[in-house]
Amino acid sequence: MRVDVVTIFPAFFDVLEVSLLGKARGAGLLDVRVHDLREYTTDRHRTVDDTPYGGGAGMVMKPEPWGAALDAIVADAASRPTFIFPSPAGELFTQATARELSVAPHLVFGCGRYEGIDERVFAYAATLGDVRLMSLGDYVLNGGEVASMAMIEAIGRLIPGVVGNPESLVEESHEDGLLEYPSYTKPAAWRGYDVPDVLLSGHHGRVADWRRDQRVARTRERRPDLLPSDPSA
Ligand SMILES: Oc1ccccc1-c1ccno1
Repeated sequence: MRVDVVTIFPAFFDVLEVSLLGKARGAGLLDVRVHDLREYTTDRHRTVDDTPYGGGAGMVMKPEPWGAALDAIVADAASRPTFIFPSPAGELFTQATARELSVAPHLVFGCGRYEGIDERVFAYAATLGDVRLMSLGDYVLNGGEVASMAMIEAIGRLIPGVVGNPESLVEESHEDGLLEYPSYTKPAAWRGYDVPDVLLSGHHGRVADWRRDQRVARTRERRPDLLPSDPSA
């Protein structure tokens, strides 16, 4: 998978050189290219924003640099990309979205700042590929970089070969609509807290049943919205 990121803070994505995704890049599973939007400006001040038509507070990101950046990206693209613009006004990004996008050959993340990107950029991008405005949840960030990083990780880790043991992707929170079960490791007793006996029993069937029960109980307690409204469903 090729991933392009357009941002005014390219250094923010240096962290993608390390950890799991850094190894994935080294293994050729993930080709991440970060672009500084200011490299696509033409004035001496490298201006990327201006005042909003119709008035209002804040600044809007100018369309020209974005147009030039998207053109440069698609110019050497092997396939039509999917453009992802993090936005509080976007569709909700979920594990299902991550799985859907993990098979895309080319993703382009456009990181907005200020009051957002001129709306015409999304219309232009739609002539170059699919466009998805994506929200991580109902809260406000200062820009799209944090959201893009989270989505790149959520998507990247699902690419075959990125996570060493694919089994570790099973029974994770949200993979099948339930939260994951609690985990324990040595020592069996720690500061008066003991590991549940069933996990020390060596009885795999009982452990599986206990873990399933824990997942349902946790989901019911913390995220009842994830459970089917009709229990008979
Ligand atoms: O609040 C934002 C500002 C810019 C880009 C994205 C966001 C956002 C908020 C929640 N998910 O994404």
